[in-house]
This record gives sequence, C-alpha cells and structure tokens, in this order.
Amino acid sequence: MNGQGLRVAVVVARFNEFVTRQLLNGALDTLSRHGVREEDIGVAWVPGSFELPVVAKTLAQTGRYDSVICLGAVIRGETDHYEMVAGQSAGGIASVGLETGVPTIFGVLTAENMDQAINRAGGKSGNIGSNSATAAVETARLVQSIK
Ligand SMILES: O=c1[nH]c(NC[C@H](O)[C@H](O)[C@H](O)CO)c([N+](=O)[O-])c(=O)[nH]1
Repeated sequence: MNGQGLRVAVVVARFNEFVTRQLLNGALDTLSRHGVREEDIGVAWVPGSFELPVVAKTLAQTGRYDSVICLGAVIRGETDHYEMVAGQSAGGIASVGLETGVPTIFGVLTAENMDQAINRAGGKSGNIGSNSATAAVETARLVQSIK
C-alpha cells in the first residue's frame, strides 16, 4: 500500500508509557515503511486511554488528517476501573470515526497483565501499534477511493 501523501495523526496515552512508547515506535516505523512522510505525521500525548477519543475527535475535525490512530495500554488492576477505561475508550474511538468520517483506528491494547501487554507491544505476539498503522493506511486509501 502506498502511504505517500497521506497525513496521519497518532494520539498516544502516557499511562503505562513503558508499553505505549513501544506501540508508538511500531506505528511510526510501519507508517514510514508504507511511505508516509515524517512531516505528514502528527503525534499527541494524552494522560490515559480515557482521553484518547476527545483528542482524536479534535484532530479529525481539523480536516488536516486522512486518518487518526489511537494508541493505549489498559492493563487489568485490582479494581474494575480497567473495564470502564477500556470500554469507554473503545466506544469513544469508534464514535469519532463514525461522527467525523475520518478513519479512526483502535490501537488500545487490553491485557490481563504486563507480560501480555509487552508481548503485544513488540514481543512475540507482534505490535498492535504496527498493525494499527497498516489499518490506518489501508482504510484511509479505501475511504479516498470511495469519495
Ligand atoms: O490508559 C490507561 N489509563 C488508565 N487509567 C487512566 C484513565 O485513562 C484516565 O486518564 C483517568 O481516569 C483520568 O481521566 C488505566 N487504568 O487506570 O487501569 C490503564 O490501564 N490504562
């Protein structure tokens, strides 16, 4: 897929930064491999995954981006906070894409523990950030071809 000329925003949560920084690295590396120019990529950090949707929507509404990638890591703790954050983050991110028409990619890793998270952030199970970048390029090009 040729990503040349695509403008992509990446919103990344700082919570569990040890993991989310690896997701970001995977996404940026894959965007580059698809030909997306560095100057066409915007990165915004938010406190946690719960804040991903509002910043993603703001970026999508600027009209400056062909796709918005949301990256986070929600890891189960002792409380049910995990369910709330994961659920609201997923629902909010889906709404951004539907409300704005800008492909908004769900790259929020949900894991039972840190080992699972690390395995999906560049470990033996791949990198959710990289997968999200590929989805962003493909979906942006598809939406462009339909319009
Ligand atoms: O991105 C995450 N945010 C988390 N909480 C913070 C949340 O996203 C908001 O930043 C916070 O609630 C303030 O709105 C997490 N947990 O609490 O478990 C988590 O695992 N991952």
